[in-house]
Amino acid sequence: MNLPQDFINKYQELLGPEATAFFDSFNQSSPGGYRINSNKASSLVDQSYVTNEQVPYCRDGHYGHLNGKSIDHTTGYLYSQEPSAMYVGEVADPQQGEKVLDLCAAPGGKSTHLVAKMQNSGLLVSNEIFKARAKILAENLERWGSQNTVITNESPEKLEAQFPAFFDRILVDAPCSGEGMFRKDPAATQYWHKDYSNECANRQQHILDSAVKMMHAGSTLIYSTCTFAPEEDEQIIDWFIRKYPQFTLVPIKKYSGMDDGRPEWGNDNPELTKTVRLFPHHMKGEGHFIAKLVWQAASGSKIVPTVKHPFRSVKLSKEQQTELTEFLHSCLVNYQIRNLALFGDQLFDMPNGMPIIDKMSIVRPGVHLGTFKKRRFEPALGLALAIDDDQVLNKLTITEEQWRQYVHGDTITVNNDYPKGWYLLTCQNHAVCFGKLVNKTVKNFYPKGLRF
Ligand SMILES: C[S@@+](CC[C@H](N)C(=O)[O-])C[C@H]1O[C@@H](n2cnc3c(N)ncnc32)[C@H](O)[C@@H]1O
Repeated sequence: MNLPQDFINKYQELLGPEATAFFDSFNQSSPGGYRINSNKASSLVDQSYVTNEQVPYCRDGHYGHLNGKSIDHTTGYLYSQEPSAMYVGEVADPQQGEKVLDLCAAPGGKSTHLVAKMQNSGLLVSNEIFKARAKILAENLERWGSQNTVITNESPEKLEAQFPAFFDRILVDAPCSGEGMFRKDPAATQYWHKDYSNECANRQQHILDSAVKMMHAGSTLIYSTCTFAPEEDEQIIDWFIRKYPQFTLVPIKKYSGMDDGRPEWGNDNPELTKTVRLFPHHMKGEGHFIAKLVWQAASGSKIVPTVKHPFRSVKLSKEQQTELTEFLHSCLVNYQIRNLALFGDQLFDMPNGMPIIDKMSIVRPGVHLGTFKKRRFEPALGLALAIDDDQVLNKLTITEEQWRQYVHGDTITVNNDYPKGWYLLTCQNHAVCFGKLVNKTVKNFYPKGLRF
C-alpha cells in the first residue's frame, strides 16, 4: 500500500525500531470478523460461522468474513465487525437497565454490541449526525432486533440540550482520521494530511464537551478511535481529564497483543497507561484506541436524575385502536406494548425511560410496529425481527429458494390451505418478514430499499 510520506515520517519518529513492523502490517490482509447476536438463538446460525476461531476478548466474536447476503446476516443473527472494534463494546460493558448513549453510532457496529450486552433492557439512544448514515444505522439495528433503542439524527450540541445530566453511560466512538481503516479502505489514505489529526482533535473536543453535559456523578464515559494518532488518542484524554477533573481513568484489561496507552505521547501523563492501544502489528485486527472514565461522585453517592417529562403513549383514534387490536389478536401473543409513538401513519413501540422528544430529529423511536393504512394495519419488518418466535400465532415456513424470491421483492406461491391473513415468514427458523397470504400467494411486504 502507498502510505503518505508524511505519515511514514511521523510514525517512524514515534515508533522508532517498531515502525517497520507497523508499516508491514498495512500490506497484510485483514482478518475480518463478525459477532453472533446473543439476543437471538445462536444455535440456528450456520455452523461454519460458529466454529470459526473465536476472538479471545469477545464472547460472541469470531474471525473471518461474513456473507452480507446470507440469511444469517439479513435476519440479524450476525453482524460484520473487524475484531479490534469488538473490544470497544466489551470495555463499554453497559449494564442491564441503564440509560446509554452511543453518540457517534453509524453504521452501528458498537450499538448492536451494546444492545446485545444490555439484553435489550434499559434505554439505548443511538445517534448519528448525518442523515444518510443514520438511515443505515436504523436498518442495522432493526435487523439486529433491537427493542430498547431510540435512533436519533442530531448534532451533539442539539442532544445536550435535550438530555441534561441524563445518561449512565456514554460511548463516544469519535469521528477520527481513520488510520486504522487504511488497510480495509486504501482510498482513505487520500484524505490524510499532516494537519488532519489536529482538525479531528478539535472536533473530538467539542463532542466530548457535549457528552459531559449529558452525564452525572457516577456516569461512565468510553472514548474510542480507529486511529493511531496521539493527537486524537492520548492527547485528547490528557486534555479531557485536565478540563474535567471529576473524571478518572479506569484501567482497561490488556489481553495478549494489546498495549498500554503511551504517556510519552500525551504530555507524560502517567494515568494514560490505563488506556489501551490495539496495533495491527501486535494483534489480529485493524487497530483502535480506547479509554474508559468514570465521573467520581464527590459525596460518594451516585446522583441519578429522574426524567422530568417522561414520554407517554399517544392516544390512537378509535379506528386506529380497532385496527391495531384486530392485528394484535389475530397475530401475536404475549407482546407487551410499552409506549405507543405515532409518527404520521407509522406506529412504534418506544422503550421506557425516554423523555418527551418533540424537539429532536428521530429516525426510529423504538420498535417499528407497522403502518396504518386505509382500514387496516400493516405490520413492519422491525416487528418481525424484534419478536420471539413464540410471540407469533401464525407462522409460515418458506424454503431458501422462496426466501431468495421474497427478499428480491417477488410474491411466493405456497402449497397449503392456510386461511387468508398475516403470517410471520420463517426460513431455517429465522424470522424473515411478515407476509400476507391470499389464495396460496404470499404478497410481498419486504421493504423496497432492502431488496436484493
Ligand atoms: C468512527 S465512526 C462511528 C462508527 C460506529 N460507532 C460503529 O461502530 O459502527 C464516527 C461517526 O461519527 C460521525 N460524526 C462525524 N462528525 C461528527 C460530529 N461532529 N459529531 C458527532 N458525530 C460525528 C460520523 O458520521 C461517523 O458515523
